[in-house]
Amino acid sequence: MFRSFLVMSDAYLALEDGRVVEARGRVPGRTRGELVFTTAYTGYEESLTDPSYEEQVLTFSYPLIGNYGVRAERFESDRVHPRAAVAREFTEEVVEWLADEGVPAVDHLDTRDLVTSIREEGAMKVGIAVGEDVTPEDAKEELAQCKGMSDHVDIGAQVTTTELTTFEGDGDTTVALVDCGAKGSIVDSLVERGATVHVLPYDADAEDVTALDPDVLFISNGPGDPENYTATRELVEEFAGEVPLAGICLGQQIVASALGGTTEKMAFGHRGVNQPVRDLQTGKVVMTTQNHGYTVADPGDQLDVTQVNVNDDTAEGLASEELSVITRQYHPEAHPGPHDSLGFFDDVLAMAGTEGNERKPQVAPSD
Ligand SMILES: NC(=O)CC[C@H](N)C(=O)O
Repeated sequence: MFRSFLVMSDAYLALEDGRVVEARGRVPGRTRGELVFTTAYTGYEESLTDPSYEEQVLTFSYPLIGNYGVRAERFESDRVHPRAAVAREFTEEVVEWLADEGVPAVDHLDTRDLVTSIREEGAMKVGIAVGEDVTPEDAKEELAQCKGMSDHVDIGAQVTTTELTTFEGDGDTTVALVDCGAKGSIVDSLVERGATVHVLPYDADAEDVTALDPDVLFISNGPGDPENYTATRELVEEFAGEVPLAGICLGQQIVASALGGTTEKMAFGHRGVNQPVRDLQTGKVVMTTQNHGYTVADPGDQLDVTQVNVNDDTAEGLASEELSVITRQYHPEAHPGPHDSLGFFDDVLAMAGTEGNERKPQVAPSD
């Protein structure tokens, strides 16, 4: 439904490469962040509420965003995380949602050109100014104040739970999930399989974890540079070999970094729902959901690469049989995206060695 308070306004995006792009303002405000793009054609509610997009400006390469509405049950967290949203065309419903959330939005610009620039020049800083009287200078001022992703040294504090929260499952496995910005679907995927999940702050210490006596220590996804998560890395160092370890996305990067590996920033990262991943043991390729800008460059001596990205050979899965570790760079929990790799959660619970964790068929849960 058209709401007349949504006055169209001017919008400027000042890019790190020196260009200023004009757009139609949909939600006013001034902001800045790392300009990234996702190729996902559905799942805008899930993407916009994924905490891993904190401090980024999310461009949708799919041209029409919002065509099946906005429903809170599809949210992955309790707020929108990107600093701003960019698309060729947003529907009124998405604009109203972003306005309620105070997140600037722009459309009616050539997003193909923007995506091509990011692919050629890499993820870049952007300053954005949206409003009735804004000028290109306002956007440039925002750009001048924009920090690089790795300079957000305590970004985990912006997205983590501040207190221990427990989600009860009806099985025997206890998971300690370190919340570096966890998507709700990770918790759901574990609880649906019977696990009781204790969600801990990102800076939890060894005592906090020991008090829960978990069967698995699970490191979540989250925003920013994995090297900045010092406390979380220390937890992994402390418990490796003592408690089975799992990780998703940032979680994989932190686990690798803690166990002697290295991470690095990619040129423009992987963001979308059709990234092909090959399992090195079975040779099978599955389509996966991804959202990351860093990657594990070297897994170190203790971890094996078990899965790779078909497009660029980057590490998509790591494991250590000896230490009981399995991690994924992609998002097995989907939301958005394909459910082909939900079996990861069965593997994690099987690794815990507790009773009643039979492998479940990898079918889409009914909504
Ligand atoms: N989804 C995530 O966990 C993202 C991980 C990390 N912040 C990256 O960009 O690589």
